[in-house]
Amino acid sequence: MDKARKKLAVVLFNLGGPDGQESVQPFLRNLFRDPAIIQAPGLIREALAWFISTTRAKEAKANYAKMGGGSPLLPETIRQANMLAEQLGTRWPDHDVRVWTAMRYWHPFTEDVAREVETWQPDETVLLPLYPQFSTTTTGSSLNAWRKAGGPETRTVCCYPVEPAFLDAHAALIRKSWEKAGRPENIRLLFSAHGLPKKIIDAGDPYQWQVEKTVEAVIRQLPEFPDYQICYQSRVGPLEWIGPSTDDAIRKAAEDERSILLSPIAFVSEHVETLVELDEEYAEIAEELGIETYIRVPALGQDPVFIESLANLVSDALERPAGLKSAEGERFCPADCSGCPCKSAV
Ligand SMILES: C=CC1=C(C)c2cc3[nH]c(cc4nc(cc5[nH]c(cc1n2)c(C)c5CCC(=O)O)C(CCC(=O)O)=C4C)c(C)c3C=C
Ligand SMILES: [Fe+2]
Ligand SMILES: [Fe+2]
Repeated sequence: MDKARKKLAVVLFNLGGPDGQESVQPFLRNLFRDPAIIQAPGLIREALAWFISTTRAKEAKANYAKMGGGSPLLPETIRQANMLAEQLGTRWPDHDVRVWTAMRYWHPFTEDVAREVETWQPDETVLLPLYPQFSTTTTGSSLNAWRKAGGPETRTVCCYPVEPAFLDAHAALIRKSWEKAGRPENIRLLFSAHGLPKKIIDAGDPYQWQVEKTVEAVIRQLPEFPDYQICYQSRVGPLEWIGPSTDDAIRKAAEDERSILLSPIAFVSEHVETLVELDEEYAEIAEELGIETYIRVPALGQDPVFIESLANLVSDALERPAGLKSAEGERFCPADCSGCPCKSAV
């Protein structure tokens, strides 16, 4: 191999999902034993994780069965990784580029990928979460797992709630979905994001604030939709979650006699929360309430403009002064994202 060529490793972080019915319960257990998800002392958390994963497994298995038994998240993320590798190969022709996928709660586990990347001995390792908005429960948790496993890290993208190509991709997909449905009138545009327990936000997690920043910036490109609302889906457990919930927002739209155009603004791929929760459960609620039109905008997936935005983030990270893990005043990180790792840049 040409010695002058630099090795560039890019690591995409995501949540992961079970690859079959038998892995649903252990996947859920991994999720609930994460201290970033349940803030309880070790043994209590372990017991809760076992209890919640066991009781939740039946319903979760039925949901994954609707998608062929397991989650499509990994194959979809691998397709995104391949497209990104191709783009980066063109942008950085003097680098050997490899893009890895590191999942938090199922294979390929973050800890295993950390060892693989370390063995490859990259000159640069860019950590890139597939969560545009930073949360301690998602990106924060993945970064902790990576660092604990001793994974290499030279540059880290904390978040990109207002990266221009990311915003363009969302706006174009929303407009395209509406046009494809025959431009129905009387639309309320719902931006549905995965929710979080309120106490996590109260403790300084910037996720909700960053979701709002994304929506403000996307809606600026969509003057044809003056009626819009942010709402939060996928509530789990007895705690109070941030709201309004997506199902309440759908009820309100029915009361106000509006049709719905729903964009999954915090997800970048299709999985159980979009294909089952949005396309089946919420579509059914909308139908029962007599909502005339319910259109679900696809997740960004393999949208070329979204892949371009990921490539922009990697290029931007590489062009920062060397040694900076995550830039102070990062270009795509809004200025006051307390709790986000850009605040403790080295
Ligand atoms: C923005 C992304 C996400 C946040 C924030 C998040 C927080 C969070 N999630 C749970 C519990 C569950 N999440 C589950 C699935 C799931 N969650 C995300 C993303 C975020 N989660 C994704 C992409 C997926 C899909 C994975 C897949 O299988 O394809 C699940 C499993 C499904 C189910 O049983 O409903 C659980 C459980 C909590 C508790 C939480 C914050 C505290
Ligand atoms: Fe989740
Ligand atoms: Fe930040």
